[in-house]
Amino acid sequence: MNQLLTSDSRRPLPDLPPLALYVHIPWCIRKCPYCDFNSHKAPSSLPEQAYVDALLLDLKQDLPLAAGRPLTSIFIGGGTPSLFSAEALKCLLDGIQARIGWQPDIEITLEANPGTFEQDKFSAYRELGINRLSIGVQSFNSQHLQQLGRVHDGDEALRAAQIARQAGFERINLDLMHGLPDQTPAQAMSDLQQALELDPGHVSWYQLTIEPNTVYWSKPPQLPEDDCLWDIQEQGQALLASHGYRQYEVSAYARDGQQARHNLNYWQFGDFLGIGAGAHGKVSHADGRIERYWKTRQPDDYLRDGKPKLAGRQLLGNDELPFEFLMNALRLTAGVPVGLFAERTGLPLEVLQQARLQAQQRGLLSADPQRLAATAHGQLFLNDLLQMFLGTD
Ligand SMILES: C[S@@+](CC[C@H](N)C(=O)[O-])C[C@H]1O[C@@H](n2cnc3c(N)ncnc32)[C@H](O)[C@@H]1O
Ligand SMILES: C[S@@+](CC[C@H](N)C(=O)[O-])C[C@H]1O[C@@H](n2cnc3c(N)ncnc32)[C@H](O)[C@@H]1O
Ligand code: SF4
Repeated sequence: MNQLLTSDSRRPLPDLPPLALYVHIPWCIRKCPYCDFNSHKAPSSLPEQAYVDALLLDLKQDLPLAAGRPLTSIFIGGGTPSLFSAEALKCLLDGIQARIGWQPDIEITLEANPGTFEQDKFSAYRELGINRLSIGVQSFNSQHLQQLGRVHDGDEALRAAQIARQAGFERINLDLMHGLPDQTPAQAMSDLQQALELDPGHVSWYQLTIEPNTVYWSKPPQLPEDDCLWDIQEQGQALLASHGYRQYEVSAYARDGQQARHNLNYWQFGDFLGIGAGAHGKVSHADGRIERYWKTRQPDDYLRDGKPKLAGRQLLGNDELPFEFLMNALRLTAGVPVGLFAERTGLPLEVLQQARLQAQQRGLLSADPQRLAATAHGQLFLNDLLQMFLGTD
């Protein structure tokens, strides 16, 4: 692992993949008990300008990695980026555009929490060129929202989606979670139904997971039984499909033309720069080297003048690449064309051959010679399927 040399089997990459940019804003009003993302309770006065300055310095330091390529998407995530004023985000976007080109049809997503404080800013965000809003609804059930430690209620979530539309957002994603403490299938369907009534183009429907280093990990809530989770999953998929939302990834459902470009680029093993506290990036070099890197996690450290923002980097070895590629690609319901493997990793498809055959024989991987895709059964056992490709090189 962590090989620093490329071996003979790796070819240079003549066509570098699309390049995206992830920007991390690490603060929230308060920390939710289930959340293990790099988010911290916001100080009473947010150091907006200092943070934007740090982000732009961070980007400047990353520029050699971009090798002059234009950005295809920007995702401003968190934490809660909608805590930031439109002025601060304007300064950020202007600064990004001055340092790195972007494609005319770039997708720019901002994650927003549905509180009233944020809704007032939606119009101004749209005017800045932000053209996709991802709203963290989670549930419309006030009791569940309270249990999840959320600061908004169901009505605010409804209003947020309406205001986003009035502000001119044509690409709206609603994040919802299911499998909530003591949730029944009927309650989960009611959440989905209410989301669908708002007619978003995209729905991310995540099953609640209990992550280490969270309050829920140390004090686990009563989660629904496996049978119940299964019913929720089946009913939810059917409901989304009947409303014209096509599942294209484990948790992502979209109307035609509304798939998230930024996330698709991750799943297709594209490149992305990552700026901001704890952000990570992945870039390919023309000589075939592919590296991952990550930034200082603690906001105070990240903000400290003169301190490098980069916390670590690692070249991906030939033994890691098949797993890394498939860990992303097999999340996609339709998988990817076989040719993408060599195009993105520089490795010949033959390195997958043995594991691919075995996975096909076990019914986990599609037998289609043109695609690398999990079968419906394989989607349910994605971890087992991926394990079969560990150490292939
Ligand atoms: C990192 S959060 C940022 C968005 C925003 N701060 C919010 O919470 O509304 C992105 C999404 O991840 C999902 N998420 C976070 N923790 C999760 C968990 N433990 N299990 C499942 N989904 C989770 C939530 O749906 C959330 O909207
Ligand atoms: C869980 S996803 C939610 C996406 C949303 N469902 C959508 O369709 O737009 C987004 C979260 O993943 C995390 N994330 C994504 N890309 C990242 C990166 N490059 N570095 C660090 N965190 C990242 C951030 O916490 C971000 O809030
Ligand atoms: S608001 Fe979002 S990012 Fe912040 S703690 Fe809650 S789930 Fe995590």
